[in-house]
Amino acid sequence: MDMDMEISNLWLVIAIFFITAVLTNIARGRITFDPESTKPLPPVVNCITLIGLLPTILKKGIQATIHNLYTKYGSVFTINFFGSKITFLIGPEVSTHFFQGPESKISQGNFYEFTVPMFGQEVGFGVDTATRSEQRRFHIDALKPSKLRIHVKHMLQEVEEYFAKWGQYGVVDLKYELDKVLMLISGRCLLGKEIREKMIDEFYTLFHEVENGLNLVSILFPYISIPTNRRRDNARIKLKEVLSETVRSRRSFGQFEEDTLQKLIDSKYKDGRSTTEAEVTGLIIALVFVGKHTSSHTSAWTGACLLDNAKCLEAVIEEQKKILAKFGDEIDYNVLLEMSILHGCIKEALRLHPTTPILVRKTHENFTMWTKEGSEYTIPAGHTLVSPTVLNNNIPYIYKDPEVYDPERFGPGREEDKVGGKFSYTSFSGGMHACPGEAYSYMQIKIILSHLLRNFELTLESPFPKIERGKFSLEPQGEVMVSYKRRKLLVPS
Ligand code: HEM
Repeated sequence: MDMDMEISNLWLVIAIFFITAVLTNIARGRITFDPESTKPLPPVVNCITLIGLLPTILKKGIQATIHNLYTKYGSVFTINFFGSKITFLIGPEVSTHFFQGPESKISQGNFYEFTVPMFGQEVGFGVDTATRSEQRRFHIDALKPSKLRIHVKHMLQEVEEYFAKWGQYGVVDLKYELDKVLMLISGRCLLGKEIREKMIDEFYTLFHEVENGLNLVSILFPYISIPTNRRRDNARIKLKEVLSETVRSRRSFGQFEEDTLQKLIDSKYKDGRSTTEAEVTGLIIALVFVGKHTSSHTSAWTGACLLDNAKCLEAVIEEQKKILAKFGDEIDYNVLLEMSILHGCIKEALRLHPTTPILVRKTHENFTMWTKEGSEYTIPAGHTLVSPTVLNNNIPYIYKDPEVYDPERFGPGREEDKVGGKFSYTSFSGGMHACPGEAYSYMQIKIILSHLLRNFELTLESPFPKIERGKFSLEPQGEVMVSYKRRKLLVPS
């Protein structure tokens, strides 16, 4: 992985969480330790050690530095950052508490509070834990694989219409093109036909202003009056108006549509209460937000990895030929499930380029745990827990030659992600907060990429992308220029 990128991106992400952790501790007083605990605390990396590590950080990058600490201290260690205790849990053996601990003991804390002005006070981190967990259920229900079949035809239609506009041959920025088509898919499948047909561009212009709330200053100080925050707030008010109007209209005319917006409109709390217009608005904006950049970056990385790797490209093309021979041109949900080689290629791109490089939680009660190395530690209440996906996905005793793009590692006979244990592959998180959009995102990415593979001969014209600096998510840097020539895949006789 590119070292310069690591410094800028991971510093940004870690800085956000470290500073949030420090501010939280200042606000809440001293961290409480369990006086009765008889188990030792994890090894501590103090500020002096951290300062000593600065040359390594600057020279080799933050990922390499955490890797060094992991080699030196083992799978569990605590960084003491000006009084804030940040405990790293690295590898599947020590990740169970992180992913499966009950919300009352280990939660997402207030790390995501910056999303409140983006999605509204009525949802997510703007509401109490019980309501939030019901709203999480609405998302999970709306994105259940059984509810996704209906989207295939809409996704296919968007993809076919979009790429029909390409010429016989040409050169495009694949990253831009994928982002655009994904935006149209979300418009149709998540937001619904009213927005898709009448105001998709306007929606995304406003949405982009809301998305800009994801910068360092706005994350740390979501409510201060700076131009980005004001633009974000104005845009959200307008989005709320538009979406509320759609919800109101559907409810008053008893109209039913096959989209995710409808599922949220029809969701009910345990006490029988229906979702309000403001709640539906916030929940759908949150879905578009979490779903858009993740799928966009993942599809661009997959495209670049495939076009940079002749063997993998040939394998996915051969798979498409076999599927065409078996099912003809028609693609439905079951045909998508047959695309296991393409699935592995997407999964492998995401292993190397996770969209969320680190996951963070807060402990509210002491707990004890065994490390991979055989030590037992107490992790005290108040610690910030970090599960670094970028490291978890690259552990050499789990993933053979982890730096190599090798989709076959997930295939029969190897299944490295399973052999390593439940939490070996955490690009979609796991346990309590596992991404409910995983099946949806594979579906849309497979529909786009299989269409491209079947209808175009593609060549990567720009160098293999580096990772964009200073962004929260690990996205490909700059343009990913690709030349294309129309073709029809020949089906083997
Ligand atoms: C390649 C695509 C995607 C990746 C890599 C991804 C990754 C993730 C990760 C890592 C988390 C968990 C964060 C944490 O544990 O703190 C998450 C949560 C979530 N994702 Fe995704 N995601 C993707 C696509 C989507 C899509 C398309 C949707 C919806 C349409 C979606 C909806 C959600 C929701 C609602 C949550 C919050 C779950 C919760 O807090 O319980 N994701 N995603």
